[in-house]
Amino acid sequence: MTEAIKGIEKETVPGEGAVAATTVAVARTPTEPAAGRGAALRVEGAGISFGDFRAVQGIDLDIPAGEFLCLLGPSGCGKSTLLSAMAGFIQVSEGTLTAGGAPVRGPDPELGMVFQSSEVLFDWMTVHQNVTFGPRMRGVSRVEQNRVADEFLGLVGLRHCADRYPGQLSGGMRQRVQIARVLANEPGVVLMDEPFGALDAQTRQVLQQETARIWEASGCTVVFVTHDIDEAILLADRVAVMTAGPAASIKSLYTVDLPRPRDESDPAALRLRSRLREDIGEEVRKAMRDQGLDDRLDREAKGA
Ligand SMILES: Nc1ncnc2c1ncn2[C@@H]1O[C@H](COP(=O)(O)OP(=O)(O)OP(=O)(O)O)[C@@H](O)[C@H]1O
Repeated sequence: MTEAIKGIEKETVPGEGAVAATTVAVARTPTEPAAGRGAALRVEGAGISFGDFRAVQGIDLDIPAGEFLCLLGPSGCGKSTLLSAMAGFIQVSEGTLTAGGAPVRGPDPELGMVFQSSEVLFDWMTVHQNVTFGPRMRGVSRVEQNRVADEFLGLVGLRHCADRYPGQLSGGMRQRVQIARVLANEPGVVLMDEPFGALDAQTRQVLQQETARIWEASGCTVVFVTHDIDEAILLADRVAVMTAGPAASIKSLYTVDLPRPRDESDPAALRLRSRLREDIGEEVRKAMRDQGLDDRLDREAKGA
């Protein structure tokens, strides 16, 4: 079923735990990666449990090669859990998860992960050594390592820092090194877990623009977890909104059909932002109700 809402198209899939898919119009066809490097990700009926606790369940996501998908949802709903499963760090307890048609069974250089903290960089290695770590482990020649460092440090604008150590860089520069280190493995899929969450607003804005440019240049598939609705609108081909946990699932899927680079003041972007706020707000309120927090906050507001 498709419901057209001036610039935004909402598609409702009936059935248990009905999933809503909403569409706003797109600039680049997500299935046409710039460099043809991306691998498709397919999640079907996936559930992930920790002991008796079911974090997510019934997750269905078909992410075409080269797509940029943002994952939004209330805090603690299971975004990082789902991303970790995509990275092969944890296994799905039910359903299937494939990358490039093959089941994800564990960590793989094809599946690159960028974490919120740049503490994952090797402090005792130079930027060049950090970025070429993966290729070095694969035994590629020194000439090839230098080519890789040159290409990916160039992509993140840090060629001039090749001989510095992470401790000598700003937080934003370290995040760029982390991104270059992941890209140096030439992964088909890049998974980003709130990569700019710890950065100041200006640095964050610069890195968002760089991420969009790097994604277009590399052609890889990106799954990007964020709390920031504007960040999602700026970057995504599609935005998936998760329900509140436990047993969280995909509530809605929005296809962002706005020209790149994105203009936040575009009326369609503003409409999408208010739809996303409404959608996520509903889940946050649900989570607060489940935790009994809304009553407590009401009482506190009334001075009880
Ligand atoms: N290793 C684990 N063992 C037990 N429970 C876990 C584990 N990892 C995550 N959880 C639980 O799974 C749920 C989802 O956590 P997750 O970190 O994926 O949420 P999130 O949406 O990424 O949260 P946030 O937005 O706050 O970062 C939470 O209830 C969390 O406590």
